[in-house]
Amino acid sequence: MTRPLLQVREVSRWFGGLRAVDNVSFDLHEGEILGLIGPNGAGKTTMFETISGFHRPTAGTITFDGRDITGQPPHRLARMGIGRTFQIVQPFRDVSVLENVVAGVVGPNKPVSDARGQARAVLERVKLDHRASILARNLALPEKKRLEVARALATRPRVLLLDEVMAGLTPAEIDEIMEILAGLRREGIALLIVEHVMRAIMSLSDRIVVMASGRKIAEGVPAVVAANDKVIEAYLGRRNTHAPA
Ligand SMILES: Nc1ncnc2c1ncn2[C@@H]1O[C@H](COP(=O)(O)OP(=O)(O)OP(=O)(O)O)[C@@H](O)[C@H]1O
Repeated sequence: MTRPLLQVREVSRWFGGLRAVDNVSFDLHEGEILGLIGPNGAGKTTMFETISGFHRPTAGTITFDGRDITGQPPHRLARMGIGRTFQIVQPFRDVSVLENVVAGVVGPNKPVSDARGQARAVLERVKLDHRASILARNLALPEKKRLEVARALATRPRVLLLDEVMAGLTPAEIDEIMEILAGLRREGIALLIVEHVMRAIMSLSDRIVVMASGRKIAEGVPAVVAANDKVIEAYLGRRNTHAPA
């Protein structure tokens, strides 16, 4: 296998005495989908925020394309090729869907010729081109989720971090977004997905990392992880409703 695009090495993030992320390591390769799962409070969001630069790790290193990016701020990481979505969808509500994506294509101090054409191409990839001219606030939830992915894609990421983009969607809407994410993998984008929708994560992910109480408790292909005793115990022990099927 090629050198990992993203390497997380012995990363910890503590809040006072609470070890929200405790000595976690994993790799993400080009064109790979890695699922990050675990019961509520496992540390998934904290790990995600640490990789995307919103939290500084208490210890450990994060490398992107062979370069140490530990502690870099989000805007610099975005410019390097690490894109992310937000759990709470937050488009500019009062501008059009297209202009929302144009803002990502252009970015601060980044003039781009034909930004609108590029934004349209991004909207096609998330099957939202037919909604380009309406105000973002008028989109239905599944469309808002796809716009969130489009805004992240507009920055031309090589790694895309997706935070619960399937939450609140119907099974049919989940199928649709799964198809879009599989398409991004075919383009060679590496995806790190934090998600509670087990059906989706199990069928989409090439590999899965499982966290519980801040630690990595398992890693591997979906079928192996789902049968792992520690994983089953971590979910059942917390009476979590999102256990792997
Ligand atoms: N900013 C913060 N300050 C203090 N504690 C925090 C902070 N953010 C998270 N925590 C704590 O860190 C632990 C891990 O939380 P985190 O949100 O990362 O888990 P999670 O796996 O994403 O959970 P969920 O699936 O419920 O979103 C929890 O005990 C949480 O209360």
